[in-house]
Amino acid sequence: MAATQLVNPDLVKERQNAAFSPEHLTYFLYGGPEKTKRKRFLQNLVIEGVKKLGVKQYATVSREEQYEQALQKYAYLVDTERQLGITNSTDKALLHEAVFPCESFPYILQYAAFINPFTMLASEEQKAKWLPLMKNFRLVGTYAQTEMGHGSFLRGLETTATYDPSTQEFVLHSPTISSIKYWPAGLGKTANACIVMAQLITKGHNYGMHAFLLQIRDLDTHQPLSGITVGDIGSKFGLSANDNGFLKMDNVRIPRNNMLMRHSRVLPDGTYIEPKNDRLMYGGMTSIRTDVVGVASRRLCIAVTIAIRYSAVRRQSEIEPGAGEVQVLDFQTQQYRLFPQLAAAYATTFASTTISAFYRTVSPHIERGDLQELPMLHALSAGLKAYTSWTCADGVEVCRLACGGHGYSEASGLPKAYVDTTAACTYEGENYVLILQTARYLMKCCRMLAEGEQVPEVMDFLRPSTSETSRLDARLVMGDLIQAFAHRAARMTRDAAQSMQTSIVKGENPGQAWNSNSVQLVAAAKAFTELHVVRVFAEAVETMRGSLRHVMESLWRLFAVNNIVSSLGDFLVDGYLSTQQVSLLEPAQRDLLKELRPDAVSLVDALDFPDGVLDSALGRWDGQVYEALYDYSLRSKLNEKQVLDAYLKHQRPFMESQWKKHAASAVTSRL
Ligand SMILES: CCCCCCCCCCCCCCCCCCCCCC(=O)SCCNC(=O)CCNC(=O)[C@H](O)C(C)(C)COP(=O)(O)OP(=O)(O)OC[C@H]1O[C@@H](n2cnc3c(N)ncnc32)[C@H](O)[C@@H]1OP(=O)(O)O
Ligand SMILES: Cc1cc2nc3c(=O)[nH]c(=O)nc-3n(C[C@H](O)[C@H](O)[C@H](O)COP(=O)(O)OP(=O)(O)OC[C@H]3O[C@@H](n4cnc5c(N)ncnc54)[C@H](O)[C@@H]3O)c2cc1C
Repeated sequence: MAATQLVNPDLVKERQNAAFSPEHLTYFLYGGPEKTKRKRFLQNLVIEGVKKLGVKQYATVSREEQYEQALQKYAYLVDTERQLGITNSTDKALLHEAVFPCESFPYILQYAAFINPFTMLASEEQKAKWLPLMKNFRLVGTYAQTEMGHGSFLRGLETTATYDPSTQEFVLHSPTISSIKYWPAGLGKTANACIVMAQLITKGHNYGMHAFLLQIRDLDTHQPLSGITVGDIGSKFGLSANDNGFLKMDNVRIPRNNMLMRHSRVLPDGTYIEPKNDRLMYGGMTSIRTDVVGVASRRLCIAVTIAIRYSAVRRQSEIEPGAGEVQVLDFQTQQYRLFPQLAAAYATTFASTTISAFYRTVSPHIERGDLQELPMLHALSAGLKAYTSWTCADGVEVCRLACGGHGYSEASGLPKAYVDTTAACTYEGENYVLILQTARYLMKCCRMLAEGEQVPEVMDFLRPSTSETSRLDARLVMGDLIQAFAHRAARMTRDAAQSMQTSIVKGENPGQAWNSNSVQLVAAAKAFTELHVVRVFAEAVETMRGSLRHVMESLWRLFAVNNIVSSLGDFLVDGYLSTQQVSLLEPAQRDLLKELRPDAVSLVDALDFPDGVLDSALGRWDGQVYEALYDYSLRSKLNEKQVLDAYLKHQRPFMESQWKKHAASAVTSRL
């Protein structure tokens, strides 16, 4: 930040009072001083670059303008990446974040869900032929899986790809209105190709969902090709700059070789060759789910930065009558709302780092055909995607409400962050549907343990424990807190397995038993995922030292205690925690709020978001919030003219009709 920048004195004081060095925490988060320096260089470079493009602030323009600006900004981004020779995914993610702060953009799936699943599902020859076209944007694509009638239940997809051996082509067809592809990002106006997921039919047999590469628009005129009806689905709750689209295929013929044939194949005569494992078809979704953990967590980090900085600047009301107005961050209720979000922001950040690392470790094994770790990766990525998007969407909304009236203004940046984060609860697998996949894995592990089989190390918590009561005391030892989460997850998983068994004994079939116990199964899977998050956060903290370790341990404790307090029943029901132990928790929570108060601003500063990424009048580093808010309002489109045409067209005639009707006082232009 510029040393000469005029900074709000309350923020100056907050920064002087911190007990730790936020810079050290920033280094920890971004991989050291050099990488932090690079992060800052890259983000500041493109923030300045975007300013020069002359684009207007997101919140002040229409949907059509947002779309157009997003195309303009993306072209600039790719140009910059090429000029700088950037190829690694961290640098790319940082640049994206700075150019599209909490904003979607039409090409969002080009890599995440076009090139990546293509790479996983295509044969070597197919990759050689098409990847260069994709990487050079000759083909702009998306992932067209969801249909109007089916999103979660993929076996229910209706789009067909029927093989015609006489021409060696597949015929892609949308047989019903409910089979129209609906929602794919960038499909409406931007993509000229897509991966279509369709039921593969050959020799009269349906082999289930498979992936096909389909060109939908002419590569030069961009007009839809024959048999293709395609368009934008219309305005949504958010993600306005994205043209989520619909696609209807009317007996569209594509060459046999457009079926992605790495795992399964159709020979020229129509013979079907099976994949080693039909779950490999779902690989693309697993990859995005791990990314979504990161996306959601970054949104909460942004929201909490905005809300805590603003709460340090905002003065309202007195605590002691006559002693002057206080920073709203001094109210215990404000700390009680915001500090758990701060803790969750860090917890989900570490969860994101570890699931990405796990994905990177496991995917080469899967590539080689070793599928041993696939079930664990699926269970963990599905659970974390659900847990993190829920936690972060709820957390962003808490931050928004904690900013009072100004949190309701788009100028705060918080509505934009919220609509973006809550979308992640639905896309890439509706959260309940996904967390039930985690539960399915838990049930499987219970069965394996009962049969004396080995389970992965992370599932060891399911082994019967010797201790049925907790050792937790006023010191809140980390190990005791973690043990409480482990005990809860194990108990809830075993209870859910037992309930399933009881349902089956009562005569329910496995599907009915699953449904009758699904609320319990979801709770168990959430408990397991929370245990995982608590653990990875603790592991990160344990590598820290000195004052940083001290403050981060307190933040970790707040995360742990807050989560226990908010689902106390889970810990009390079998007597694992005694009422005496529970009585320690709420006072401890209040003490932690007090302890963290002096470090709160520095803890959000350490997240190191430049103002360009926060895009918020309230969260600015310099705390000059009122100037920024006023400036934002002056730029409102409604203020472009003093008297709007709408006044002459509707307001004045309406007012005249009213005063004439009631034969009111003489017409006057001034009171
Ligand atoms: C410093 C850094 C700073 C920056 C950091 C920032 C970093 C990031 C920056 C990067 C930017 C990126 C931006 C991204 C933005 C995204 C945009 C939006 C994209 C939205 C795209 C979409 O929205 S796209 C559509 C997604 N639509 C679904 O998601 C459907 C859900 N629905 C199903 O997914 C199936 O329908 C469902 C339920 C499994 C049942 O499927 P089913 O009926 O076949 O399955 P069953 O339940 O019977 O299960 C049968 C057996 O399959 C097993 N299994 C199932 N799935 C498996 C799997 N994936 N892998 C392995 N195994 C799997 C299961 O575990 C069973 O195994 P077993 O039998 O052994 O128990
Ligand atoms: C912003 C956004 C972007 C998207 N982008 C894409 C994209 O690029 N490509 C693409 O193909 N799709 C995309 N989608 C679609 C998205 O993947 C689906 O909406 C999502 O998978 C949920 O499916 P659904 O809409 O059919 O919900 P439904 O399955 O109809 O869900 C409705 C309700 O039923 C419940 N339910 C359904 N099945 C079960 C079950 N088995 N057990 C318990 N409860 C169940 C759900 O929990 C939910 O509460 C996008 C969606 C959004 C909102």
